[in-house]
Amino acid sequence: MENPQAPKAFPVSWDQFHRDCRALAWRLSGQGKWEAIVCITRGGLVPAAIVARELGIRLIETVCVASYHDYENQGELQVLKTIDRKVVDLNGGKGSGVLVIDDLVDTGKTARVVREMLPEAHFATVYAKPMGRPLVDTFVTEVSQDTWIYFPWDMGWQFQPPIATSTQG
Ligand SMILES: O=P(O)(O)OC[C@H]1O[C@H](OP(=O)(O)OP(=O)(O)O)[C@H](O)[C@@H]1O
Ligand SMILES: Nc1nc2[nH]cnc2c(=O)[nH]1
Ligand SMILES: [Mg+2]
Repeated sequence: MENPQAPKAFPVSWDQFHRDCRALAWRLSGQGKWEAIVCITRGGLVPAAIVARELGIRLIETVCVASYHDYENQGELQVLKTIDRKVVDLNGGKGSGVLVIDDLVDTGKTARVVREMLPEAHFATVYAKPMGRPLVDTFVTEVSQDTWIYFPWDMGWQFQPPIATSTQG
């Protein structure tokens, strides 16, 4: 590799993402029953929809967190919307019976902030990187810390030059 520091790309298609979300739902289905999902927007919206459908959960709440303001660079974490009291207060107010869903955990900063809000909730992501992995109860696929995951909603079709032209000369 030219630059060993360069992030590895892990592009995910819609089909693959749907399959991975279903795999997450299968893993979760063996671990109990949840009354509500709290999805961490925006990345958690699509996996939360798929898991909610598979597990028959209809009470869905959001917590709105933003920290990567330009791609691949984490800035200051902002909580734009907290969790509705009705969901926080379920089963004693600490998150018991609540499933928190995000697309991925990277450094773990986002997960840590949401865990403080609901310490007893079950935290699930589709993908996990090593730094954030200890903060997640259930995930599907681990990728290395120097990998950047490209989600289908961030990508579009593009012409690919033949391999032979890029290796010439
Ligand atoms: O473990 P961390 O280092 O905190 O990174 C993980 C978070 O980063 C991304 O969200 P982002 O803040 O980019 O916002 P988005 O979901 O709206 O894309 C991703 O969806 C996770 O929520
Ligand atoms: N799309 C995307 N967002 C992230 N936010 C933190 N890490 C990642 C990543 O690997 N991919
Ligand atoms: Mg996010």
